[in-house]
Amino acid sequence: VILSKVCGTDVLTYSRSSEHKLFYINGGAVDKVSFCKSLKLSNAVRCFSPSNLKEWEILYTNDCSLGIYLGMSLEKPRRAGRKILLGSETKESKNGDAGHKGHSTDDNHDSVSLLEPKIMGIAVPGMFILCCGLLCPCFRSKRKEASRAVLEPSSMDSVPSAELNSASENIPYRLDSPLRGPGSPLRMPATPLRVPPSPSRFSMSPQMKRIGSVHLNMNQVMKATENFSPLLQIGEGGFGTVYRAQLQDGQVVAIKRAKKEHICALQSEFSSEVELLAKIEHRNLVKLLGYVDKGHERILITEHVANGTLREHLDGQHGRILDFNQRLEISIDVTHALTYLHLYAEKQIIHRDVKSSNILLTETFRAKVADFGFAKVGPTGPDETHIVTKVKGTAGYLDPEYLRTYQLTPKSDVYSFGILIIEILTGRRPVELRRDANERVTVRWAFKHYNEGNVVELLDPLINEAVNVGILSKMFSLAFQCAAPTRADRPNMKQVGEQLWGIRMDYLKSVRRG
Ligand SMILES: Nc1ncnc2c1ncn2[C@@H]1O[C@H](COP(=O)(O)OP(=O)(O)OP(=O)(O)O)[C@@H](O)[C@H]1O
Repeated sequence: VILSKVCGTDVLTYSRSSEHKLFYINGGAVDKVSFCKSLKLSNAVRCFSPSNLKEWEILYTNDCSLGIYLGMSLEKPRRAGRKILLGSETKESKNGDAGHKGHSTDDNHDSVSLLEPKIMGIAVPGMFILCCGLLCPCFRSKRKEASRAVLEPSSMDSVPSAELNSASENIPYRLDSPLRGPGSPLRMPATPLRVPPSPSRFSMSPQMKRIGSVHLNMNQVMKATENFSPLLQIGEGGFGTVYRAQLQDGQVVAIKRAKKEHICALQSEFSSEVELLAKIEHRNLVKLLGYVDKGHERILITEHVANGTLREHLDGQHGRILDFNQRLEISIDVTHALTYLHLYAEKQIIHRDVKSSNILLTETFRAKVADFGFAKVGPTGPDETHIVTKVKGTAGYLDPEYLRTYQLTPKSDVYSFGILIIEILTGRRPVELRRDANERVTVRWAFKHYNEGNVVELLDPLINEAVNVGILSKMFSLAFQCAAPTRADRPNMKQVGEQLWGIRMDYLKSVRRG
């Protein structure tokens, strides 16, 4: 094996045969220690690509005793905890990154104004965020709201890079209620085979003309939800309360009603969800059927997905535990949904909140990605690689590069997806504060075991079947590629899907072999 790569200012070359291992920097032979030092210093992870990752990985971990992941952004122990930051309504400014072309977007009116941009740049780390999370009644009272983070890019020009780095070192992780115990891709034309919405079955309200197949006015919504009866309530999220409702023709739908107190703050989340959902149609995405936007009411009517969230299933809340095959199929469904959003939708859409509680399952365990409140249209110009926008998402799933640079690309969803695969395989939330310190950040814990060759120990103990080690290793390897600290090192969603199909083939063969 000969590996050679330009990394930073050096050309690093490594040659391995059955007898010898040789190390070179810029053509000169060096000893292993110097080579490994250089590999680490040159931030070599940035040099990897999925095609050569495996070989470099062997070198990196076996010969240099470094961890691809641990050697990078997770090296310093982070203070885990519930850290939430809400943005102000200040417009975003252009990012001064000359190396990349991007455009700045306006996310104003997205969220409750708590912090001035300048203060934010200085106070991003730790305590202040923590205090906001604890003191602000909106956050204290609603578990779901505390999960999401928003950071502004508007202060970037005035913030020294060291502070930005320290912000990125303090990725605000969220601990969900610990129910488990301790614990630029080619743009493709829009799909020509869009299924037209079925004919309207309800009286049209003036606000409803443009969208969906279900048209209800407020009175009809009240009737369908029995005046928003708590008995019909099926969930509560950052946006509002979700009800299960049966319409006059028998169709069962989910009705999501924005919380009154947050209507202004959530207006853009509502509009974003309506505008984006209206344009998409895919079997692995929750379909928007209609909406009401009148007076103080913001209501979304979506298809009802009957079998709860993926997170609930991982927590064992639905009785039967998901087997490995179901977990693999769910992962593949999510890649299909995200590939569609990134590559095949009319405009490129970045979801920004890919996580297990936003994956809904059907009765046959097919997955549908829900919750487009944070979704954003991707770069539109042919030369644009990213957009510059507030950081939004859920702690633990947030792309560290986006967090640090405010540059959003579809690769941020890829990062979240990597974290999601680890969650699906291990059953653990991205952050589990009740565990021992070395197990709290799940990706870090998993990578350590993976490096040591202990993948079987990573498998969710609730899975009651033997899974082929090679297949598990491939799944974890893919997850770590997706969750690489730098977006250039992550595959795109289509490639991820292709890799998962390959893994599925291997899995099916291994099952047949017994
Ligand atoms: N279309 C749907 N069909 C069935 N249940 C749903 C549907 N949409 C939401 N739910 C249920 O309602 C809950 C709340 O959903 P919602 O999207 O508002 O919040 P969330 O994604 O859980 O949290 P957050 O908005 O803070 O990220 C979900 O966890 C799920 O149990």
